[in-house]
This record gives sequence, structure tokens and C-alpha cells, in this order.
Amino acid sequence: MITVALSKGRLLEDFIRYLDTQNLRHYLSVLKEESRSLFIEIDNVKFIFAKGPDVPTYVENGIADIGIVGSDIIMEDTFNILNVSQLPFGECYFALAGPPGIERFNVVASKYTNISAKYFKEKKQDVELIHLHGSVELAPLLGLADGIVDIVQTGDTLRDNGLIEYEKILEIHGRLITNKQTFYTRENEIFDFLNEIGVIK
Ligand SMILES: Nc1ncnc2c1ncn2[C@@H]1O[C@H](COP(=O)(O)OP(=O)(O)OP(=O)(O)O)[C@@H](O)[C@H]1O
Ligand SMILES: O=P(O)(O)OC[C@H]1O[C@H](OP(=O)(O)OP(=O)(O)O)[C@H](O)[C@@H]1O
Repeated sequence: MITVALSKGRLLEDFIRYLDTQNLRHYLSVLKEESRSLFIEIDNVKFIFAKGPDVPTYVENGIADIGIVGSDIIMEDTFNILNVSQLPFGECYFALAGPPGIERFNVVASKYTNISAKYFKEKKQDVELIHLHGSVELAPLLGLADGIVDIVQTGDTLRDNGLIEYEKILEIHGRLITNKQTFYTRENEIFDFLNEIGVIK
């Protein structure tokens, strides 16, 4: 039995869509179930449904052998995992956004303050960063910040809140990560699963 930690939310939806488009029906019915169970087993695979930033934690502690997580998460924090490969789903990007007409961003809110700090440091721009846990678009609308660094996919959330994109910062993709030991000790099982879901040939 191998254990696969899946990031809940939009990435899980993208993974399910990917399995659907590739006609990989084996795991679809259980992954699509709208149950509140936080893990399920099917044949030789146990799927854990975790919050994005917790996926690498389960993997680095050996609770999960494999993780499917956004690159945003593994760029924001440091984890002791093998960052194996890019996955063909979960595409979106980080952008600097704000209300129209901002000439200088002095205060910026984000869920991703480490990535934001690196971005502004590279631009040699001194900015105060405010860490938020979600709905970051609220910050410039309510006067907490001049702008935000956040994930954009369709751009609907920015548009619906009267915000515009100032700069595209970084592409985001789904990533396949593994535990450092089990990648070698359970190599065959891991490769069988990855082969089955079509992410390696
Ligand atoms: N708008 C988006 N479009 C596509 N992918 C996204 C988007 N927002 C986030 N993601 C990706 O999906 C992952 C999970 O993000 P999401 O915000 O859906 O999680 P969550 O809010 O923790 O989930 P939940 O809704 O279960 O609490 C992120 O780490 C990122 O890689
Ligand atoms: O460009 P779009 O397709 O509109 O997607 C962007 C939105 O998706 C993410 O938030 P999410 O809905 O996951 O909620 P959160 O704000 O609680 O993180 C992100 O933080 C944006 O708010």
C-alpha cells in the first residue's frame, strides 16, 4: 500500500479533471465522492486529503510516500522532501495586483509573504508585507494595503473586485513530491502508481 497526500481545493479539482480528460477512470469515482472522509483507500493506494501546506509535512514525516501539491507551497516554505517533477495540471501564476492608478506599492498583503519578500528584494523595493490567510483581495479594498501578491488563474476574482494586475511574478504548477527514503525503498510501488496515472511513461 502506498499513501498519496493530495492538496484539497482547486488543485484536487484540477487533478480530477486531469484524470477525466486522460480517461483514467480507476480512481475517479472515489475521488469525486462528496464525502467528508479525509482519507480513502482504493486497491493498494491510500489517498489523504490535506490542506496544501500540510501535504509536504505528511510527506517529509513519512506518513505519505507521495504528495501532489502546488509549486506555490513548496516555494513559500522549506521542506525536507524530494521535489520530483512538474505535473500537467494546476497551472496558475502569482501576480502583483491592486486598484488602478497605484504608482508605488508601500504596503502589500499576501498569503505568500516569503515569495513576496523575495520578489521585492530582487526589485530592490522596500515594501511592508502583511500576512493574511485568505481573501487577500479585501486588503486593498479596505485600505489595509496598497496591493496584493496573490494567485491568479482566470482573473475573475481580481476583475470582480475592481483590481488590476500590475505584474506577473511567477508561474505555478502542480508538483509531484516524495519522501526521501520511500522514493528508494518503495520505488516499484511508487512508479507503478505514477505510471498508472500517466505522469511518467
Ligand atoms: N485560482 C486558482 N486556480 C488554480 N489553482 C489554484 C488557484 N488557487 C490556488 N490554486 C492551487 O491550488 C492549491 C490549493 O489552493 P486552494 O486555495 O484551493 O486551497 P484551500 O483554500 O486550502 O482549499 P479548501 O478550499 O479545501 O480549504 C494551491 O496551493 C495552488 O497550487
Ligand atoms: O483568477 P481566479 O480564477 O479568480 O482565481 C484566483 C483566486 O483563487 C485563489 O483563492 P481561493 O478562491 O482559493 O480562496 P482564498 O482567497 O481563500 O485563498 C486566489 O487566492 C484568488 O483569490
